[in-house]
Order: sequence, then C-alpha cells, then structure tokens
Amino acid sequence: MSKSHVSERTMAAAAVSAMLSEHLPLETALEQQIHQQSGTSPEMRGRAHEIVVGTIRHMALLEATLTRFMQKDLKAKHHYVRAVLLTALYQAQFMRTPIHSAVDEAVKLVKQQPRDHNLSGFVNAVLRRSTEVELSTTWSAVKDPLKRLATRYSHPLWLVKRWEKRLGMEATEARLAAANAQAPLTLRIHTPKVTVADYLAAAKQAEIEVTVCPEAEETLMLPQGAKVATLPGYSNGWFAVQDRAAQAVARLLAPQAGEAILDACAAPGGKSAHLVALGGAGVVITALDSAQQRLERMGENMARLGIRSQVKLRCADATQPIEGLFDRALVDAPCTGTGVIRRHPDIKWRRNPSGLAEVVKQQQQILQSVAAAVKPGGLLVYATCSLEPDENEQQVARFLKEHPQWKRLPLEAGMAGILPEWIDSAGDLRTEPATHGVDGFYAARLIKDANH
Ligand SMILES: C[S@@+](CC[C@H](N)C(=O)[O-])C[C@H]1O[C@@H](n2cnc3c(N)ncnc32)[C@H](O)[C@@H]1O
Repeated sequence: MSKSHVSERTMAAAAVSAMLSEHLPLETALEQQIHQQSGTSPEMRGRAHEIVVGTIRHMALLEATLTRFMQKDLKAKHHYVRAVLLTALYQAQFMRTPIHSAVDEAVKLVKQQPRDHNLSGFVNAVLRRSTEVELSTTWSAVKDPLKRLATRYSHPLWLVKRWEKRLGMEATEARLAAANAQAPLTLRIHTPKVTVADYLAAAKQAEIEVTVCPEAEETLMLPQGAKVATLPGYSNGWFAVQDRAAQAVARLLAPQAGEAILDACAAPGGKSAHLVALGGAGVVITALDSAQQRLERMGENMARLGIRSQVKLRCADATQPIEGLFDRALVDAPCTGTGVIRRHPDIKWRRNPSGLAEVVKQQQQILQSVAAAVKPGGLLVYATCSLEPDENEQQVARFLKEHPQWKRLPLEAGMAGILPEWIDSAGDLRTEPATHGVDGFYAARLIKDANH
C-alpha cells in the first residue's frame, strides 16, 4: 500500500472522529486535518474529502450495518474507533476498495492509537462481517416504514417524519434519494470580467465539457465535474461556483445603478457578487454579516472577482436596527439548509427541532429590522436554502400579516433567468432537488407601500 493511501484514510478517519466528538462541521474538521498533516497532495486531500462526505452521507446505514455484528456496544469515548469502522465500511461498500485492504488498514489505524489498540480484534471481526453483506439487508429488516426510510437514506428520523407528514411516502422517498445524490458543478460566468462566448471558447480549448442552462446563458453546468481552481479563468475571476437556484435569487432583486442596495446576510458573497454583475459598474452593495471570519473570506472572494470596491463590507448583527435606508434589500437568511443536504450532508446531523425553532425566530427578527431599513416603495427579497415551510412561506405570511405596509410582488412566468416551473402558486420561487435537479431554495419578493 502506498504511503499516500495510508494518509488519506488516516485524515478521513480523524476528521470523522472530530465530527463525532466535537460536533465540528465537515469542512472545518477536514481543514483541521489538512493543517495537521504535512506533505499532503491536492489529490490525497480530494480523496480524503470524498471518503468523509460519503461516510457522513450514508452514516446511519453504515452504523446500523456495523451494529448488526457487534457483540457489545462501542462506548462513546471510542469515537476514533467508530470513525475508523465507518470510513472503512464506506470505502469497502461504496468505493470498491478491496475488503482485505479496507479491513487491514482499519486494524492498523486502531493499533496505532494507545487508547484504542486493545480494540483491534473487535474492529477486525466487525468489519470482516459487515463488509461482506449487502447493505439492503440492513434496511429491509427494519419493520417500521419511516424508520426503514431513515436507515436506507441515512437521515434523522425527526426529519423523515416531518417530511412524510407533509408530502406522503413517495415524495419523501424521492426527496431523500435526491439529498443523497451527487450535486452537479455549476458556474455563474462573471460577465463584468469575461463574455459568455469567450468563456465557452476557453472551456472548449481546455477540453472541458460545459452545458448552457436553459434559464440563463451565463449559467453553465459541468457534467463531468472538475477541480474548480484548475478551470480556465479561476484566478482572473471569470466565474463563481453557484447552484442554479442560488443564481435565481439575486435576479429577483434586479438592482439598478445609482440605487442603495443592502445584502443583509452576505458572506461569503455569492449573491453580492451576482448583484454587482446584474447592476453593472455603477452599483454599490452594502454587505452585512455578523460573522467576521466569513466576511474576511468574502473580502478575498470579491477581490478574486475584481469587485472589492463595489461591495462595502460591514460586520453587523442584522437582528438589530440597521444604519442607512435602501432602495432594495436581500435577506439570504441563516436557515436549516435542508435544501442543500446533497452538497453538505453533515447538515442533516447538525439540525434538530429546537434548532429549527431558534432559526425561525432569528429569521423573523432579521426580516423585521431589514424591512425597517427599506425606503417607501422599496423592494425586499427574502430567501432561504431550506425546504421547511416554517422558514419560508409561513415566515413571509406572518410578516405580511404584521406589516400591512408590505405586499407580496409575485414572480411572473417568463421572468429572465427564472424557469416557470420554479414559481409556486403564490408567486414565490420554490425549487426542490428531487423534482428540479437544483438546490432547494425559497424566495419571496416583497414591496413596501410608497406612502410609508
Ligand atoms: C445563507 S448564508 C448567506 C450566503 C450568502 N448570501 C451568499 O450568497 O454567499 C447566511 C449568512 O447569514 C449570516 N448571519 C447569521 N446571523 C446573522 C445576523 N444576525 N446578522 C447578519 N448576518 C447573519 C451568517 O454568518 C451567514 O454568512
């Protein structure tokens, strides 16, 4: 076995272990490992990323399969052993890693840990048996239909129950399957920097297959995927990576040069950058975010796209009164993120019903204070990447009821950059990964009475 092979498995197991014990987000846990390991190559980091994402995506199914072959429970303090078992089983079951290689490597990793080395025989026995079974035998043995879905598609039961109550079994299963699928790589060509025609020519020359999306010529999909930093024009700021539904949101605000524009929850800046591209050279965005570190990353992103001077970064809490008055405001609210689980599978394990209630309250406060900072006759777009009605239409309905000076401005079929099937019966944007193949987003356009 090559040295690099050992390291990517070590990195993956250590990252999953940190997620289990410290409840770290997936990307943070991986970044920590990358910093701790010296001499890792981009390829090795890419493979470690693949193992961690896949393990977290299928975690409940892997866990249930391992449990079938455990004579005794693994104590919580053995989170590293648990992580080694999960990542090894993922590799054997989903990545076609030869069983003997996955098992031997796992045993070796556990033996190297002074605290866990006496569990190496246990790891060997459990993995030998669990790598040999069909995973379908794990979920098909679960009698309760909702628990069976939760096991098969590795989602928390509370979320499966919640979705089933609203959608029924069939649509819930489709949603769960879509949440486990690989999300496509989509770009927004940053047209202030390069024309779409020139970008397509550069991609052709680099022999990269691209598809122009039907809603907008600047929205390109790369069906084969790619390493983003190696794509043409990355360091020149020719494109931003952004899902099709996320791109639809900024289009709803339609900023105009000379107007005061607010992006109230702006970092890392995907939509602010798009607003600059839509508004043209004269547009200036006030970009607020309460997380300083995320704003710093946003500053780097804006610099890469060459629009640093058009985006004024401000670290502020948007639940509090906002300085200034704006013609148009975007609230891309903090949310549960249930519409983007296919991109961030750790989301499903990091949320719970009380967290949902908290985020709904926070969204309500942000919406109110941003609304107060919009001029009479001004426009507000409220958006989330959540599929939960509490965060979406119910949030907007409550706001409209309590603020009679605001009205919904329904989207119209035929709007530039928006597919008609993305517009729901109330005139809001609503996308669903299972039916539209894009991330799950919600957005409502709200307009303030000119006399208030
Ligand atoms: C969905 S993300 C925004 C994504 C961003 N609009 C983009 O397109 O790249 C939500 C953001 O809200 C920020 N946030 C959370 N609570 C906030 C608050 N009270 N005030 C301002 N920003 C907040 C988070 O730090 C996070 O960056």
